[in-house]
Amino acid sequence: MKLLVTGKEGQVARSLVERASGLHDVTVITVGRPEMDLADPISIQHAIGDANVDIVVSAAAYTAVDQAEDEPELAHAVNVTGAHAVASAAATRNIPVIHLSTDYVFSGTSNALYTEEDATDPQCVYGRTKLAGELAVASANPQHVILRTAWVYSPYGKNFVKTMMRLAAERDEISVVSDQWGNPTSALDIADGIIHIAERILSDDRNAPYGLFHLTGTGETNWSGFADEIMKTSPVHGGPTAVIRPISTSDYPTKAKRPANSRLATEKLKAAYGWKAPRWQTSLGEVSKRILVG
Ligand SMILES: NC(=O)C1=CN([C@@H]2O[C@H](COP(=O)(O)OP(=O)(O)OC[C@H]3O[C@@H](n4cnc5c(N)ncnc54)[C@H](O)[C@@H]3O)[C@@H](O)[C@H]2O)C=CC1
Repeated sequence: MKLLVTGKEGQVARSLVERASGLHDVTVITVGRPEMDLADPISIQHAIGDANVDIVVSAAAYTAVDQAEDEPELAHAVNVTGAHAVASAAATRNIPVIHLSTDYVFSGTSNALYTEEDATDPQCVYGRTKLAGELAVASANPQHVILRTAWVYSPYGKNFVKTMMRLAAERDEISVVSDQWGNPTSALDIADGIIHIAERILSDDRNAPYGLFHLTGTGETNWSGFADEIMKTSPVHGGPTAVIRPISTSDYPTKAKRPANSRLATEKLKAAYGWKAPRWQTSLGEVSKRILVG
C-alpha cells in the first residue's frame, strides 16, 4: 500500500513515515512546501497528479490557532481551498482521501462528549476554516474519511509536551489552565489509526465506511492534568520536572477562543473500523521517552 501524505514536517506526516518504516507493505511519500503549497492549487494538481498512490492523507494545514485570528484569508486558503484541491485531485484519479480535522469545530458549551452527529459551532478562525474544510473535502471526494482529532503531541515538531518539558527545565512552577477539557492524542497513534483505516479501505475494495469520525487518545483530562502527567513521566526518563499550578482560562487570555469542553466520543470509529487508540497516559509515556532518550 502506498500513501501520499501532505506536509513534510508535520507531526502526523512524520509519524506516518516512522510507523510505515517498520512495516514491509506500507510506503509513505510526503509532499509539501516548496513544491506543493496548499495556497497554490496548481502545485497540488502537480503533486498528486504525478504520484501513483493508493490513498491520499490530507494532514497538512494552517495550524497556528492564535495567528489565524490575524491571517483569516491565509488560513482559509490553506484549510478550505487547499483541502478541497487535495481531495478533488485525488477524486479525479479515483483515490480515496483521509483528511484530518479538529475538536475546535465545537463551541465547548456542552458538558457531554461530542459525537459526530452533534452540532458544530467553532469559536475561532482556525476552527471555522477547519469546519469549512471538512465540508469542502466531503463535497470534492465521495471516497473520504474525515478524522477529527485533538491535542496532538509527538516526538516531532512543536507541541505541548515539549513546551512543558522546556519550561520545567527553566523554572520550578508552571501555571496551566485547568478549565479546558479534552483528549490528548499522540500523533504516533493517529498514524497507526490512519494505516489501519487505509488498509481496510483497500481490502474492502473501497467499500469501507466513509464519512466523519472522531479519533483521539482514550481518556480525558484538562491542560493542567495533562501537564501533571508530563511532569510525572519526564523524571522517569531523566527529564526535568516542575510543580503545575492550575489556573483558569480568564487568567491566561489568548487571541483565539478555545472550547471549554472538546472531549470527543470515538465509538463510531471503533464500530466502523474496529480501531481505538491506547489510553493517553500510555502513549504519553512512549512519547516522553522518545523526546528525552531518543
Ligand atoms: N496539532 C494539534 O494539536 C491538532 C491538529 N489537528 C489537525 O491534524 C492535522 C495534522 O496536525 P499536525 O501534524 O499536528 O500539524 P503540524 O502543525 O505539525 O504540521 C502542519 C504541516 O502543514 C504544513 N503546511 C502549513 N501550511 C502549508 C501550506 N500552505 N502548504 C503546504 N503545507 C503547509 C506545515 O509545513 C506542516 O508540515 C492538521 O490538519 C491539523 O489541523 C487537529 C487537532 C489538533
